[in-house]
Amino acid sequence: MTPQISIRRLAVVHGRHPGAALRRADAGESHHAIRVSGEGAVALIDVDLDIASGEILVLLGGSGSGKSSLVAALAGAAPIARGSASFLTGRGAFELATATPKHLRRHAEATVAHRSSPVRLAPRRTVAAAVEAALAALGTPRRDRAPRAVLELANAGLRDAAGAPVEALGPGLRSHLQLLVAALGPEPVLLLDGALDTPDAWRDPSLVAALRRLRERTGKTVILTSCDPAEAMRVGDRIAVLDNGRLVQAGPPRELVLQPATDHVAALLSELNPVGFLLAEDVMAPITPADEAAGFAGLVQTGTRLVEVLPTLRRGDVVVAERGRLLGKIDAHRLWSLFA
Ligand SMILES: Nc1ncnc2c1ncn2[C@@H]1O[C@H](COP(=O)(O)OP(=O)(O)OP(=O)(O)O)[C@@H](O)[C@H]1O
Repeated sequence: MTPQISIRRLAVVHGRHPGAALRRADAGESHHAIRVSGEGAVALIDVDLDIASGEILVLLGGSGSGKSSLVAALAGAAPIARGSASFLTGRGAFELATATPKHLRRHAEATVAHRSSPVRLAPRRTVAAAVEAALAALGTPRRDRAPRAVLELANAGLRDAAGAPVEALGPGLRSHLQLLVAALGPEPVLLLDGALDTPDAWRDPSLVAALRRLRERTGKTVILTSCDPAEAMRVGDRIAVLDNGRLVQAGPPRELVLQPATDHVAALLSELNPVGFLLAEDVMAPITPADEAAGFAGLVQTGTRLVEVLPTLRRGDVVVAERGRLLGKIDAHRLWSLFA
């Protein structure tokens, strides 16, 4: 698969002497010491990452880890001090590191929607009028705005809220509306860096489902920032963990939990409830002759989420099968000992 976005050895330095700052970072000096010296803030260094078209990628890291700098770099809005970030477009590869200001502007208009602050919604407007206003700002002809708003609201499951004033929406519906407005443009890449103003908005499963439907419908690639591991696990097809400007691991949520690349990743994810994302085969043990004699309470196929196995597990051991072959069993006692 050819990635839509290819990032190689990317470094972003905020400051006037990026070359000198990078030389010091390469020599092993801490980013803090370099910033104090006045040569610049090394926000990202040696980042390698491929992003597929249509994937939902969460950039996960603490404050100052480099999430916003990476998003801004992809939007052509942060200075690339070294390395490359190239986009596969309809007209071939577009390299950000060597692009002229004119081409960067075109990239920002045509390829990426960079939402780096909460999507603004006039409180007195109705929900439908808010969508129409956003369409007007995108240059949609007047006669097309109302029908398009009706369609977008229906797609987003917001049809019943169309006539309500924005200020009357609860936080859940407000987040749905902000997501809809953020994604209205034609750009194939959506960068969500603080676009929703409700804290913990992504804890609502219906918002995650809305984002996935939006991705299926539009084919957009979505890159979000988060400092909450639980949120990242719920939202991302893949998670890229940043620590102090370095990419420490990128992979699907289960992979990060089951095979953390560093102690930092393991510690970051250690507080998560694994029942939500582990699969039956992740926790199975070998089947013994005694198990076979005693029988099983149920049978599940590989790929079944552990959370779906739990009700059967209350009645006894569950066998895990794949294409007619019995691979192992899950027993409740062993399961609890794994999580103890
Ligand atoms: N415009 C800027 N000028 C100077 N330093 C900056 C600038 N933007 C970011 N930095 C520095 O770059 C580093 C990475 O910041 P960045 O905002 O990318 O991290 P972040 O992970 O998004 O953090 P947060 O979650 O707090 O937004 C930090 O040390 C920050 O202070």
